[in-house]
Amino acid sequence: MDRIHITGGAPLNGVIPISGAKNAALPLMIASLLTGETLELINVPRLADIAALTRILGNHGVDHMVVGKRPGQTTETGQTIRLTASNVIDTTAPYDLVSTMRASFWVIAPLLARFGEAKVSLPGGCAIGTRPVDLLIMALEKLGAEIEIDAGYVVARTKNGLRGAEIVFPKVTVGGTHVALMAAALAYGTTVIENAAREPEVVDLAECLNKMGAKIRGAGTPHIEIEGVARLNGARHAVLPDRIETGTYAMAVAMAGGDVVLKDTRADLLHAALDILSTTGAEITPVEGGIRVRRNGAGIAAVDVTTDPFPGFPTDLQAQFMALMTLAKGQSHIRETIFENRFMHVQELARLGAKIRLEGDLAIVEGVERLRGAPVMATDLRASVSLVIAGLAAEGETQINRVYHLDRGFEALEAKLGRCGAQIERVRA
Ligand SMILES: CC(=O)N[C@H]1[C@@H](OP(=O)(O)OP(=O)(O)OC[C@H]2O[C@@H](n3ccc(=O)[nH]c3=O)[C@H](O)[C@@H]2O)O[C@H](CO)[C@@H](O)[C@@H]1O
Ligand SMILES: C=C(OP(=O)(O)O)C(=O)O
Repeated sequence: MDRIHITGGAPLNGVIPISGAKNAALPLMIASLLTGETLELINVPRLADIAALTRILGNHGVDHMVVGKRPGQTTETGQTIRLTASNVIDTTAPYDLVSTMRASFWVIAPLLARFGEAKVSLPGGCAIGTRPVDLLIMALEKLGAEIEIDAGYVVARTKNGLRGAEIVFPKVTVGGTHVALMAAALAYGTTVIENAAREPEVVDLAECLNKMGAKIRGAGTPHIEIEGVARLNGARHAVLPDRIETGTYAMAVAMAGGDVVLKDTRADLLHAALDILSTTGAEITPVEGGIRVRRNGAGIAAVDVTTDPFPGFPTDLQAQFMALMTLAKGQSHIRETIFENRFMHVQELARLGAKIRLEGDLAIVEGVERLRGAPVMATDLRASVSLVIAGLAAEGETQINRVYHLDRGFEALEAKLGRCGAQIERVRA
């Protein structure tokens, strides 16, 4: 298995291009199942999760084409893909394909809405908690689906099509909102979603669906209304910038020091995280087409953080922020409210010399003077990248194992950091 070697201590200086968001690209690709016409997606990141979903869609019979590179386009500027689901041959998403990635379960919504049936394996994804799908199933049942669980598969059917309904989510769920949006877009009548997720990726999906002919209002607020239509058409849509990648590199600069422009991204996608970063002492300035992040020799202030659904501080940046706090002056309290088991990075950060104590959903981080490089490994995507950030600031060499987690969500990580002065290389097994 590949490893990443980092020799820490070098500040980061330069420009990092931000890719299209993995968590937007995945539901957008799935939305291609809603129409027989072509959906063209621009700025799709080259990631293992995207490749995995491409295989799943291919298994259903979706035709996938990568549009030729434009002059000057590098491997970090995303790809344009065309997806055409004019000949869906199979409405089953098998275990082997679905078990690696949470989002793949969401194919259940367009398959059910367009073909009246779907059989989808219960999902996998990052090992960060139990991650049930009860609320996704509840939403589909409200829309009139008959659902049973059989041998690890969710089997969904509708005899006379889906019907608009009121869906009230008892807790905010991104996947639940995506599923409800896609299913309701083709349901008969009006659907109202209450307590909808407000994440930018939900807004991106709704905008794309509207380009495809859907009638969705209110995405980005807790109250979304969808007037179902009989059919949807093709469209062209650019995936929004990855706010988690943006925040991750911002935290890397805040920790390792330096001066970096994160380009092709937007500060409004992650205000909560950028505000907190400023409080730690990083200098954050919006610039045209991106964000400039600077930190000079001054120390890192300890700041408390609680993860929350958007617009709050994202759980997908919690591990990276914890890495930063390991070098802060004083004590920081980090509370994880979204997933019950998202502290797998704590014991790995400890290998580098971090002092962190866990009390239920609270991590108490005592800042230390310095971290020292060590071999580490992580069990999920964001935890892995928190170790990269810590490795960049640690003295000596850090070896990160199980790199496939990073490849799920960070496009050209070594190249992007390497060009800013980081000493980072991939050692192929
Ligand atoms: C591919 C993708 O976009 N993944 C993101 C998505 O995951 P995902 O869509 O899986 O996360 P949800 O927003 O659905 O989960 C939020 C909370 O609701 C719970 N829940 C969810 C569904 C359900 O049926 N029942 C239930 O209890 C979950 O266990 C969790 O505690 O949003 C998370 C929260 O921002 C992010 O960390 C993930 O990176
Ligand atoms: C948790 C994540 O992904 P998934 O929902 O696919 O496990 C993530 O992107 O941080």
